[in-house]
Amino acid sequence: MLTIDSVSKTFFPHTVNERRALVDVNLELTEGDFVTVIGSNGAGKSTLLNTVAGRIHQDTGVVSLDGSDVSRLKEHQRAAQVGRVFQDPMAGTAPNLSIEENLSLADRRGRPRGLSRGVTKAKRERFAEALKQLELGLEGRLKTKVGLLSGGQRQALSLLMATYSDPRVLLLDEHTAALDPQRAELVTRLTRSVVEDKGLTTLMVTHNMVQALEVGNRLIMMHEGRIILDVGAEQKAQMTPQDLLAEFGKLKGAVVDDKTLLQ
Ligand SMILES: Nc1ncnc2c1ncn2[C@@H]1O[C@H](COP(=O)(O)OP(=O)(O)OP(=O)(O)O)[C@@H](O)[C@H]1O
Repeated sequence: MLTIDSVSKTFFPHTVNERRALVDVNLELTEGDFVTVIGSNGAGKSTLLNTVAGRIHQDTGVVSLDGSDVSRLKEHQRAAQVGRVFQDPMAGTAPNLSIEENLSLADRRGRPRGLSRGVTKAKRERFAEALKQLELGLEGRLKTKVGLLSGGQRQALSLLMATYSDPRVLLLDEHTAALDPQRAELVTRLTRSVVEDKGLTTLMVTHNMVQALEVGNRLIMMHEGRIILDVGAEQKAQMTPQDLLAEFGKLKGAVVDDKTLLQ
């Protein structure tokens, strides 16, 4: 369903700053796969997500969605197929627009321009219904400017917006990392439920080893631009965070984030 075939990306090639961010990466996700992605600093995790989203174009290799090569499509051309939530709660929403205006943008994502911008009564009801699932009381605050929401509320809304139009692939880039533990737990719970309800094919980058093991049906570990470990649901269920840290320990030159070690 999502196929990453021999994808490589080098930043600043042939200079002193050369960085091989992805080295001949192969990854195939089947419909409904929920893959957690871990790795040392600079391993290539964000670059991998960026090549799927079209924010970065790989030097060689092919990214395909549902069998069609999307490698040449720009980010906005993949927007209807790819939903994304970033670490920064400010990144996924427009602070000066109200909750309903933000959801209206999510609703129109990937559709032709020129459609009515107005929020009809029917739409408003659908938005309120969707917001109810977040259990944050936002369904009663449709006219509130998003900039007034807390980080956790904004991130929950970002998740709702990224998944509102049923993307083919959902990309989560450390989307709970900037939240306090309670809010992170809430957003993780919402993530599991929306991914399950909609059967979304998902790639989730995390530094949290516990989260990486508890969430999803598959886990990959990256190091120096390569996927060096790929475990399925059964094996993942047997693993502990210590096992993952031991895997990191085997890697030469792996710099593991403090956040990872603290989990
Ligand atoms: N836009 C860019 N320009 C230049 N170099 C980049 C760019 N994006 C990433 N890199 C480099 O590519 C390598 C992989 O970076 P990437 O951000 O994908 O790693 P990561 O696994 O997401 O790391 P982290 O966990 O630290 O966020 C690093 O050496 C990084 O410095």
